[in-house]
Amino acid sequence: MIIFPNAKINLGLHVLRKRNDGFHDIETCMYPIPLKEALEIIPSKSFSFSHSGISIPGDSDNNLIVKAYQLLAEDFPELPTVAIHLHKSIPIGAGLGGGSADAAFTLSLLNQLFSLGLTTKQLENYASQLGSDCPFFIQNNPQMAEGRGEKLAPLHLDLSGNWLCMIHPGIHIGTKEAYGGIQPKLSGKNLRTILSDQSTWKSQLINDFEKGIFNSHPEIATVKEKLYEAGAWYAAMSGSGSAVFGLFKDCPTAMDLPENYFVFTEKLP
Ligand SMILES: C[C@](O)(CO)[C@H](O)COP(=O)(O)OP(=O)(O)OC[C@H]1O[C@@H](n2ccc(N)nc2=O)[C@H](O)[C@@H]1O
Ligand SMILES: Nc1ncnc2c1ncn2[C@@H]1O[C@H](COP(=O)(O)OP(=O)(O)OP(=O)(O)O)[C@@H](O)[C@H]1O
Repeated sequence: MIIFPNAKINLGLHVLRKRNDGFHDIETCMYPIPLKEALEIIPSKSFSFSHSGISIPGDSDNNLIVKAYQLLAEDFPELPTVAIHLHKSIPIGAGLGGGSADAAFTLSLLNQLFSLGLTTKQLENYASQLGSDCPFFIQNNPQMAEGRGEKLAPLHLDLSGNWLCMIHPGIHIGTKEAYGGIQPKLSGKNLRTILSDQSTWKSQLINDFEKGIFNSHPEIATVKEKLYEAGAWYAAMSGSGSAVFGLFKDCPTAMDLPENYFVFTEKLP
């Protein structure tokens, strides 16, 4: 069976405090976007994992998809062996959660294919062992995320009909390094309150990673400026970067960008 793991964007991201376990408590809204890759899982005589498309750094044994399979195999010894293929299309080190989506979709598909009977809550618990962003992709609808990102709460936020323009300037930013460069601070205004009034987003909806990352990589700040110049009513960096997105009422006009930049433009469903 083939499924299509999608990316996410963060709408506001407050890094509140550093914890004793090395992670940070955050507050963010995660919103699914229709930038997708393809993941196929079929029963097979032996386990295999292959991938094509954008190249993935690191060993296949460390791929979150393989880890997701192994995590379930530990608790379900009778889990059949499978052949898995990923066609990677979501930029890596971009703050778009592609690897996390792959892991969560693998858990959900194995649960479905082999009737493991896992509930949404149980799948989210497995996902949280694979990464802080992973649980979000089990339900994969707009949600508030707290704790290290795994504590989820529903959020009524509908951006359908808006145009999304997502630009990745090709700079790989590691999540761990991005958190290492941030000075946590308690946020002033409640994120839910800000999100409830879109006319305040441009002045108040802030991603705490932007300041430091824009300082070290001014070209990422330039992308955000270009999105506003092109008519975005809101633009921001996603997660720990380096992807930047803009939201538009109408289809945005072409922007003057370096040729190697990855651009994804689509009307939100
Ligand atoms: C920036 C975001 O994408 C916002 O949604 C996420 O917080 C990142 O989540 P993620 O990629 O799933 O991150 P993980 O794989 O869990 O953690 C990678 C590393 O990032 C740091 N990390 C991650 C999440 C968090 N709340 N605090 C952290 O300090 C830790 O050093 C951790 O070792
Ligand atoms: N299926 C996968 N797709 C992409 N990267 C993966 C995958 N499995 C493991 N990884 C590892 O995760 C690293 C990318 O994670 P990183 O946090 O830097 O970027 P990201 O694209 O913002 O993803 P996320 O938001 O999911 O953390 C890669 O260097 C790669 O080694």
